Amino acid sequence: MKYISTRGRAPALTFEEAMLTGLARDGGLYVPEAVPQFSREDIAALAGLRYEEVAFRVTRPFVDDSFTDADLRDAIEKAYSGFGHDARAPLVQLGPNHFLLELFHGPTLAFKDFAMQLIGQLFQQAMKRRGQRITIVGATSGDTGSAAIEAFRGLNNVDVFILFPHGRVSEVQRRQMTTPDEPNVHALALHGDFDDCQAAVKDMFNDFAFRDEVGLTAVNSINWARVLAQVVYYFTAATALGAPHRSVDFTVPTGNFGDIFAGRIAKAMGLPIGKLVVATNRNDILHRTLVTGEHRKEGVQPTISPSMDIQVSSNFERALFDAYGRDGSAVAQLMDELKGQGGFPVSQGALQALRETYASGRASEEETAATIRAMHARTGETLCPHTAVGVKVAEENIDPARPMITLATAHPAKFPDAVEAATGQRPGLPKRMSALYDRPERVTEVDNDLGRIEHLIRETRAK
Ligand SMILES: Cc1ncc(COP(=O)(O)O)c(C=O)c1O
Ligand SMILES: N[C@@H](CCOP(=O)(O)O)C(=O)O
Repeated sequence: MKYISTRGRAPALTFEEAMLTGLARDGGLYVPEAVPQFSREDIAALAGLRYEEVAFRVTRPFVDDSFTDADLRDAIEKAYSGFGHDARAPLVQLGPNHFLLELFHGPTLAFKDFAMQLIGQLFQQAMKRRGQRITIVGATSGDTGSAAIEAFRGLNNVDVFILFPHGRVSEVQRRQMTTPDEPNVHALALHGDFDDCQAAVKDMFNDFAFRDEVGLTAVNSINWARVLAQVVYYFTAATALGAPHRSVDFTVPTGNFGDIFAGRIAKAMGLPIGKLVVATNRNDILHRTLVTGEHRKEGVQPTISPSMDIQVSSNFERALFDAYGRDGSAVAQLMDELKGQGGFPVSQGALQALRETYASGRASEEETAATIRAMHARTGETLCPHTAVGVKVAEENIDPARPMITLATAHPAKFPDAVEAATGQRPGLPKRMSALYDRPERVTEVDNDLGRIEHLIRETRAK
């Protein structure tokens, strides 16, 4: 299995190389050269298996001989052993044809743990073999950062720097990043929005001298291994509801497009998915693109679903690569236009291809709050605001012929203010996290200045 760049001008890599490389050296994102195919029998055989076994069977063909079967199994077992639910990703019924896929039972209470816990294990194996030391620099709107810190804290061959937008994450999210006391963890509060944080990370990758000097590595969904780990729960959910004998739809609260792109990969592997519905908050660039054909960023607006306050949606590049017939130079040109002119028109052919795979919708702030309130009253389920965006959009897209599965991407207790404002009840953190509010915080404020951030990283990381 080889991985190629969406911009067509970087060397093809193995799974392990792509995982350790992160952003391709031409600025693109790695994708598999060809997606492995599962037959109906392969898919039927997954029904009822443990999550870990499904994870092994789904990821195995992508991982090639970078990891032995035994090493991959070991990584998967360790990755999910700390989850607070035996099913790992349980399904809960919301209505006659509507299900929630709860992805918040991992250590940091968001779906990011599914991938981050696994890549944490795979990185450790690969670094041990190679005797390498690395510097992880990640951008977060709240959840990736805490999941990355949890997966890599305390390791002596890794420094973790997480850039988050100052004042734009919830208090729980901030404390999850600023209270770990391991010396290899560094929380950086950037004066800017998430797009600025992510642009800074990509600019660091494109500064080859810096990148090579510090051994820069990505744990955002820039990293293909992150996306791959998220493919697994599409299979567990769909087979639990009758796949491959019937198809299912998914609605995905979307920001950086990694989670929904994992669904697209599951579909390309043969999983019978009807619609993949992109659900956005008022930062609705992806919904606007699918409706109008114009991909144009506006300023990031703060919302009660802050993890989705994103306009430059990194993985949309992977979707464009497919929609433009895997033409790397066309994608490189579009990305230049996005950076230089703030957007671009999607060609008619590409738009049609995107619409064949993705539907979309948006939820305003009021609609998000109303959905939290209504679901709480109607079903007793407490939704986090991101999940509520998904549920609102899913309800507009339910086809009576197929079950709709909405991804519940975070635990409501990560966003207690928004949930309390909507329901009158304040969701509590699990007991194991009760000290979060008492521990001292450690954070460095930084301006949105690449040179200064690189200088800080150079000076702070262990040599
Ligand atoms: C809670 C939550 N929901 C949804 C999303 C959107 O996921 P993606 O960026 O993969 O589209 C994020 C962040 O990415 C998130 O943290
Ligand atoms: N919502 C994310 C943004 C980064 O997404 P990623 O999947 O590319 O890591 C977050 O919570 O940080």
